[in-house]
Amino acid sequence: MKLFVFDTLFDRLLTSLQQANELPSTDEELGFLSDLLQSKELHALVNVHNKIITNGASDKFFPMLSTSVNVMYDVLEVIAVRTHISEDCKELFYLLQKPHVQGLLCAHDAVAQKDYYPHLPEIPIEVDEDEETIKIVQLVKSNEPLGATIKTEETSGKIVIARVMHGGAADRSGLIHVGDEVVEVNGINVEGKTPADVLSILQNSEGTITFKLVPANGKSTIRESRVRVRAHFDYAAISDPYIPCKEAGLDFCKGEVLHIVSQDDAYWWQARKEGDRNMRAGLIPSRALQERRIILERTFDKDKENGLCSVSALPVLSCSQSPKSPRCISKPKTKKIMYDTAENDDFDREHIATYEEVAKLYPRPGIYRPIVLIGSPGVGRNELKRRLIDTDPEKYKTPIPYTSRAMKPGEVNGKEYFFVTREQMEEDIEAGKFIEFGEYKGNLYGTSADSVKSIVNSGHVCILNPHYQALKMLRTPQLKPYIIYIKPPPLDVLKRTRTALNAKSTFDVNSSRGFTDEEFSDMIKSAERIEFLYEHLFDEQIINADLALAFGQLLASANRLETEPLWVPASWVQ
Ligand SMILES: Nc1ncnc2c1ncn2[C@@H]1O[C@H](COP(=O)(O)OP(=O)(O)OP(=O)(O)O)[C@@H](O)[C@H]1O
Repeated sequence: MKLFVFDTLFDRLLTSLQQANELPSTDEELGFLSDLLQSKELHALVNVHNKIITNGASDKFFPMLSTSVNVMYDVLEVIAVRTHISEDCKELFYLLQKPHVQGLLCAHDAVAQKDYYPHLPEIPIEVDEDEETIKIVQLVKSNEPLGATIKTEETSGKIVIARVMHGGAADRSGLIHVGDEVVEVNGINVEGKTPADVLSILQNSEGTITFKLVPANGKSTIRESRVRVRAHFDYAAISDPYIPCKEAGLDFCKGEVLHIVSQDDAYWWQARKEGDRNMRAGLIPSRALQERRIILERTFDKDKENGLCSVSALPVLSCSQSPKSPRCISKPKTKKIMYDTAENDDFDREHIATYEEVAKLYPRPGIYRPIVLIGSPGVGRNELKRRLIDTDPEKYKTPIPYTSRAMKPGEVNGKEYFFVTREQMEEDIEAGKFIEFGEYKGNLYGTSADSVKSIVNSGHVCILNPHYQALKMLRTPQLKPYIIYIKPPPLDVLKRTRTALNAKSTFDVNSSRGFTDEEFSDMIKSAERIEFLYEHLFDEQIINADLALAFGQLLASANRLETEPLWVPASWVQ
């Protein structure tokens, strides 16, 4: 095989160019040619070309045979009746039947036979002399979407590439860029046509699609952002009337972590599901767009109450609001406390939960994230907490509450409670030192943030079940709590499971009776309200139907916290 060493040919060409004064060319043309011949890019290409040619010439890259699949079948036939002869024979017999081995041999033969699909037709090159730079791109139509959108440019009326989806067919081709003008599709001039016309040309075409494009000015580099977010709403592109291209949409559910690969467009981000092996990105509404929709929806909801809106204008958003649950009435246990702030909890939902930027937090030996159990009164948080502590009381600790009440005979300061004066406690509450506090029978009770910190700092796992209002103070970068929502099962299951285990009502002062039907219903209503207000802060949800199962899930989560990296707000790991 003859190898062309282009570098030396270039040198000769360059030398002769310098002597080419008699050629009927302008200085500009000669200059252009000379620059081209000396350009780094061209030399790099030539290097690649030379390497391929040199390697191609080497024997080691030639296949020994191109029909290995046939050989495999022959071998299988021969040894099928001889597997008893030796273990090796048997092993080979099974090995050759494995789909992966057969697939490998198949691929080998296809490469050996140079049986590459698809076979692209010759590119038609009919470019006018005075035509500007044109690129002709051929793509093979498949089930996969093209991964690009087009639009009519407002000023010029030209059809241009509006968006290229990360990892999609157009992006992978490396040939189609945002801003490229579409001149022809499959030989059909698209001048004066609408994007819908172009779409129908594409839909009706078969085999290959040929685009004639005028490249956009300047290079558009697609660099993937590293941002990950947790979605706080469900999204289905099919029911979104505003998405530029429904097929390009990415559906997701509340709680899923998304990798935002591009935020270039103010309204439509490109994203992939974290861990999804499908490399193609999809369109999702940007934070700004989603916030706008929520505001619109809230306005709509208010108007709807006044009979002002028609349903067809409503953007879809799922959230459920339950009637305000009755305030928690105290019983003579310090954990039952009335919250002065409880009336204000609508405030929390004012914060528009769309996406939260997250990052992975790796477990650190000896520093454990506090486990916070949130749920409606009576749902079983104490029971679950108690069971977890029982598994290893040296490891799991719960903060000792403070009280302003007088110490009773037999009580020890720092055992059941820390006993402090009312003045001291009021001062500390005022200074924001308590994550929760309340008053019962004229005495103050509360849990201080410092007690949580000291459990964490002493290398123990802090487990606590505060009132949901405490979340605001607990969810800080310093404490990094893992928040588990304990959810009641549906009413019939709730009643059945509690009756079966003879559960005691936490609304009864003496804990001497079971829950009433009304208390069960209140538990569910209260749960709905907690979900509405705080769902976006939960790391996990455990449905407390069967107690043993729910506890098993809690124990597994506690173990996972110590061993696995988990998603947390990005600001916690910076
Ligand atoms: N899954 C379950 N099945 C049956 N009984 C349960 C279950 N979970 C908890 N219980 C029982 O329900 C009662 C109330 O549970 P617990 O005291 O843990 O509620 P709580 O959520 O801590 O309530 P509060 O917040 O009002 O103190 C207890 O008797 C407990 O044993």
